[in-house]
Amino acid sequence: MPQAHKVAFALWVFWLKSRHKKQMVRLHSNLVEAVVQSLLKIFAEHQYADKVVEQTLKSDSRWGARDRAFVAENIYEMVRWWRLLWAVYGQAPDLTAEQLHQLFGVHWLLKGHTLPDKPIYQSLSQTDWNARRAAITRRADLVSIPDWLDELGQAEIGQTWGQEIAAMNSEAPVVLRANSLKISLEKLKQELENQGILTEKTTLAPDALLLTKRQNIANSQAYRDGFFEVQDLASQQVAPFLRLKAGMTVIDACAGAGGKTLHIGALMQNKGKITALDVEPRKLDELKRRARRAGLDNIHTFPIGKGQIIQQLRGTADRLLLDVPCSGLGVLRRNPDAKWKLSPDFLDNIRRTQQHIIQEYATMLKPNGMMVYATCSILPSENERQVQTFLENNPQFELLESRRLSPAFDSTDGFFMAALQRKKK
Ligand SMILES: C[S@@+](CC[C@H](N)C(=O)[O-])C[C@H]1O[C@@H](n2cnc3c(N)ncnc32)[C@H](O)[C@@H]1O
Repeated sequence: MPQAHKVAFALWVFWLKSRHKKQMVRLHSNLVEAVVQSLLKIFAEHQYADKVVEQTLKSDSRWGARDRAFVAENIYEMVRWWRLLWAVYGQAPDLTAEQLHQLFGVHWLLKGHTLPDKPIYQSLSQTDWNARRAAITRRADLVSIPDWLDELGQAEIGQTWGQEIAAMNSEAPVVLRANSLKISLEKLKQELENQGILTEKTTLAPDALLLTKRQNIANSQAYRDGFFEVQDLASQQVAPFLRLKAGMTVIDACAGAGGKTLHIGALMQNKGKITALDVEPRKLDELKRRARRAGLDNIHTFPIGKGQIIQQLRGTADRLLLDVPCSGLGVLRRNPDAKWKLSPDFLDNIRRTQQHIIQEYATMLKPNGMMVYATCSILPSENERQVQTFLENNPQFELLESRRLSPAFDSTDGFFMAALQRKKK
């Protein structure tokens, strides 16, 4: 069996075993209906899975924590294994509620549970679904991705693509970043423990804590106090890559809602000047709210609009972060629906945007300034090759260091970061 298939198979067996003890879980039809209706929104109406899950969980205030976990977990699992489930079921996807109830039945049986004796599930009882699952051999079915993506990944990444993409089907841990401006890692760990939230330290990032059990932390006092943010281990490596010093002038040019801006602010001890830019003003509004909670008051936000701001900021930054829009192929563990929404055309466009951003925005650096180009993708065409093209066109820059991270080899999200220095004149 090729390595990728072994990894995919091992993940599947682990997933089955970890759920084996729950064999007698009772199925509540209103919860299954919520899963099916959510899948329709995601696949028929092309809505984002995280938004659909959020809305669905808000839709019934009578649901307890276990009901909510059931709904969220099953939506994500069915989105993640969508292609494999249809392959086992033996049909092309059919987006009707009736077929999705059947598909849920197959999913439930494959998880090792039994189905209630209801007419809707009757036709499923005669088939050995595990045997049908074991007979599937094509990688794109096994790791549950579209054919075009499997071909592209193989062409770009080669030998390790199978392992990379298989590992994207595991569930990502929840990682917190202690806000060093307000609290030490030790104190945060203790504070969370006092609030019933257990965490573990990791050697992979100095401010990181891993949640030992999935639970709602956004309601915790520690979160409201701005003691931590949720941020993956890979993402936590980006701001330190900028080699920041307190007092510097920093531009975060694709700041979004500010995940990395807040980290930059904490590393600079709230000293110096941070300018956060983005093309979407509503994300910057969210950034401002988060900055207030985090205790940062040196962040100024500007929407990019037609780009005049880039001109105005020419030659002003000691450090520049370009956390560019990307395919998101590195974060499929968290956003499994992205693999069904991506297309070759979208990828072509996003690569053009990335090259535009790095070429145009690099002008904001001072001579001798340093920038980091980062993506949450594992594709060389969004990463190393973009940097290479930029360096060919801009001999006044040199590459200092680059790093790739992936779920398969680093147990983090898939990320790429490259540190580039603008040479002195
Ligand atoms: C990967 S996300 C950034 C995530 C953010 N840095 C964080 O850590 O939370 C990329 C961001 O780039 C923004 N973007 C898209 N096109 C852009 C452009 N031409 N210039 C600047 N930002 C852009 C998107 O709105 C999005 O917020």
